[in-house]
Amino acid sequence: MDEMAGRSVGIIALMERAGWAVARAIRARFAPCRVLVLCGPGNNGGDGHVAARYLERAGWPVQVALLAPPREGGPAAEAAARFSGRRVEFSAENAARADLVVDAIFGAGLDRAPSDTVMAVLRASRRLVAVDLPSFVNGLTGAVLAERPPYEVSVTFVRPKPGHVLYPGRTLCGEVVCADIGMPSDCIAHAQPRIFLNRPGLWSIPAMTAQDHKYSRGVVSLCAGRVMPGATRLAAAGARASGAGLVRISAGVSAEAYRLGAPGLVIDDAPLEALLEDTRRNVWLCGPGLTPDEVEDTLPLLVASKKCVLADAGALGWAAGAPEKLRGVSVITPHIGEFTRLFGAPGDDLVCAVRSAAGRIGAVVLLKGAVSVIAAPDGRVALNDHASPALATAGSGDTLAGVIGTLLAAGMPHWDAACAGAWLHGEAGLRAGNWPIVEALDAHLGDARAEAIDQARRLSCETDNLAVKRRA
Ligand SMILES: NC(=O)C1=CN([C@@H]2O[C@H](COP(=O)(O)OP(=O)(O)OC[C@H]3O[C@@H](n4cnc5c(N)ncnc54)[C@H](OP(=O)(O)O)[C@@H]3O)[C@@H](O)[C@H]2O)[C@@H](O)CC1
Ligand SMILES: [K+]
Repeated sequence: MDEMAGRSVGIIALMERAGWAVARAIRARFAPCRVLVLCGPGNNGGDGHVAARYLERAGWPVQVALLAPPREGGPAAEAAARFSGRRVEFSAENAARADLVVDAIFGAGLDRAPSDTVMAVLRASRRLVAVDLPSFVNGLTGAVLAERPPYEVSVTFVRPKPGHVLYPGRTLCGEVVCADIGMPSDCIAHAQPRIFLNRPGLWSIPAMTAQDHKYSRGVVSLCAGRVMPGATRLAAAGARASGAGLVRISAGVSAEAYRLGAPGLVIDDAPLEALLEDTRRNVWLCGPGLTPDEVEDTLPLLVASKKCVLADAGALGWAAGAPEKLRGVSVITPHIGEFTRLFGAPGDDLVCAVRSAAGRIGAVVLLKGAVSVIAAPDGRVALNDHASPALATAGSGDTLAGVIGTLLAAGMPHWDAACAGAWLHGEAGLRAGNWPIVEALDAHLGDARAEAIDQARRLSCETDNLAVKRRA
């Protein structure tokens, strides 16, 4: 994208707007003070020089400290040449003397841990603003390559990067300001983004219509076990509360116990093989509340009958170390422990790990977390930060499975349903107030769905969903 934009708009023009946006963001947030701009050798440093020029023009006392000279003849060299103000040594003493330090050392080009010298200077700084990202946060992964207290503001351009959204980098960026620097939309489209922020508009959820009936809204079926009825019930309740037309539990010999539960559920005691013949029941949840033996008795049958299957909890434990057993399911929703037992530890690059897991089993993989990562087998990834710590309570994952089941049953494509389910679940968590018990989420799922439908009508996917194209 940068390369194409450079050809069509001119990288110097983009750099000029980027530096101006940094200066503007600083002027909007800080009173005039002594500023030190730390500039690296690449275009991030070029942005820093432009910002320094605009701050100086506005009457601020500005100094620039250069880590290394910019490459001759490049845009950063031109930006450096146009700054005629005071230059000082790149040192911790100079950083400590400044009221505000602007970190324009490395941005998107950061590819290894910064040197001790760089880190000593940043650690000596009292208040920090980042150009694009803090110079030790990997923009593609959010990995943090060195330790340092958080920044107050990070000014990025065009679209936020995964590093602004994913932990742990997210905690260090401070307020993220995303500046429009006039990047032409054809350059953005040309980049064919594969990583998205999870927002309504990336997907759309079916709204209620006057002619709806329970089968058009969709049937969610769940496999139930003998010993952990709570998890199955929570998933069933999540499905009902998010708008499923009908929710049925296949409980076999435990049917009587389940019949004592919520009156709006249909409990089946017929053999699973018989239930699978019902063509109106295409979406099945398998795993919440199931032991490995119960999964063994059910999941292969569901897959063999070509149903749309969401596998969670017990089903993920059943396939630990052998994720290929899950081939044929449509969506899995592991937390980090389940993911690690299935595929191994994901390492620093969650996006890469989840994407490769999705490709490996041919299913959508939703890795649950403070920021959930949702990958499709075709490589698309959504990052869901629409969430609340209120969701970090036992049973919350069962509710999520139920919500996604509803959206699958409503006919949404698998990845869209997983993304939308994560957003609805997050919205319910945000609405549920402080320290809710998991059942309290259900009361907010209907309004969350209405909100998502409303927002999707107003936003288009193009408006704010692009993060960045990953390098090969
Ligand atoms: N997106 C947009 O539209 C626009 C983006 N813009 C801006 O461009 C920025 C990206 O610029 P960029 O590609 O030149 O990379 P940048 O981050 O300056 O660093 C590259 C240099 O750093 C070096 N280096 C890396 N890590 C290192 C380390 N640990 N320790 C030491 N050296 C290290 C690396 O050296 P090398 O690996 O070659 O030895 C190379 O020389 C982007 O963040 C944004 O601010 C705007 O100007 C315009 C519009
Ligand atoms: K930076």
